This record gives sequence, C-alpha cells and structure tokens, in this order.
Amino acid sequence: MPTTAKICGLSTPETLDAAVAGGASHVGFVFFPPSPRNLGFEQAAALAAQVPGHVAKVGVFVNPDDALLDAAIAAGRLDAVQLHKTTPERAAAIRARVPVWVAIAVKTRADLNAAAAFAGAADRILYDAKTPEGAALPGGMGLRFDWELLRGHRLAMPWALSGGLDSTSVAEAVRITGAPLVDISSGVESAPGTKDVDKIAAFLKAVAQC
Ligand SMILES: O=C(O)c1ccccc1NCC(=O)[C@H](O)[C@H](O)COP(=O)(O)O
Repeated sequence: MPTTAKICGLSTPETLDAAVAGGASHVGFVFFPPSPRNLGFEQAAALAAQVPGHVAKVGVFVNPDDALLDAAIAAGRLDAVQLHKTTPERAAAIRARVPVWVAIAVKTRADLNAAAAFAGAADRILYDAKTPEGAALPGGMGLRFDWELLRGHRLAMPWALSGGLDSTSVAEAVRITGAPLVDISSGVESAPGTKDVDKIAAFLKAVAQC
C-alpha cells in the first residue's frame, strides 16, 4: 500500500492548494487558540470550500468542549477530528457524531500502551512526539521520538506517524516504522504557523517515493 500524508495546520489558500496538488490524502485544520496555526470559523469555512472531495479534512483539537466541536465541524465541514489530551470515554462520545483520531504522545515504549485503551473509541491512532511538560502545544513543535519503538509494531486499528518529520527524514521513518500514513506540520514551515509551498511539495514528493 502506498504511504499517504496529512499536511497539518494549513491556514492559507496557497498552501492548501500545494497540499492538494502534491497529493495529500488529508489536510489538517487546527482549532486551538494558543497555536500559531489556529483558525477562526470563517477562515476554516473558506478553506474547506477549496478542498476536493477525495481529500479528507481533519480538525485538530485539545480537549474541546461540545460547542467548539460543533462549530468547527460545521464550519470546516470536517471529515474527522483529531483529539489531543483526551480520554477513551470522551473520544467514544465524540465518535458517536464524527470519526475520531486520537493522538498518543510518545517518548518511551511504555507510552505506546496508551493506544490499547482507545480500541472501539477511535478510528485512527496518531503516534506523535510527546512535548515537554508545560509546553504551549501538545503537537506541532517539530519534535520526534525514537522511530525504533514502532519497528514491527502491530495495532488492530489504522494508525499514523507524526512528530518532527521532514522531506529528508520521512523515507527512513516509513522504512523503520512501516507507517501507512504520515503527518507533518512544522517540517513544511518557514516559521511557526507559516507553511511553505516548496517544502510541502518536497515532502509530498518524498512520501510518494516511500
Ligand atoms: O500544530 C499545532 O499547532 C497543534 C496544536 C495543538 C494540538 C496539536 C497540534 N498539532 C498536531 C499535529 O497533528 C501536528 O501535525 C503533529 O504534532 C506534528 O507536528 P510537527 O512535529 O511540527 O510536524
């Protein structure tokens, strides 16, 4: 199966176009005000209108309440929500309304065990690098974890790899982990929150060669 890619934290028409033109399977819209990638609802609606049907729109949230979820799902016409810092109970409740990705923050092998609790409560697990205690963001910080932790990894649900990827490292990451889907944010930016069309194109070209 070819590796597919999600470009996360898009916020402009030009960079969204680059992701779609380069063959991204998913695009990510962040709904978390402390993030430099945070979208307003009108901005999300305009971007969503630009996404063709074969590309899935994933909203990224940190422990959201129902009001934020409802507004963002409607504005961004979201196909799935990606939840950071959630619980199996909350993920299951949200999954009754919309497909759910759950981010699992990884630093050590023991962290991988957290995924099992989301069986039946998530549609996909996103293994992402754990950010430091007290960090402003739980993702999108360009940090990577030891990919060897996922060598030979088996999970009875779809999953994806994230954290510190870029166009020069993604082939090795996929070779080691066998990730079916890779997710990237800061590795295709020129500054926090500023996506770069050339970096997006280079990353997606590298993924296509995996
Ligand atoms: O990207 C953000 O600003 C963000 C904010 C709050 C929660 C999650 C966030 N990003 C999650 C992602 O899916 C990122 O793509 C993922 O962490 C990888 O980021 P990077 O290491 O920068 O490629």
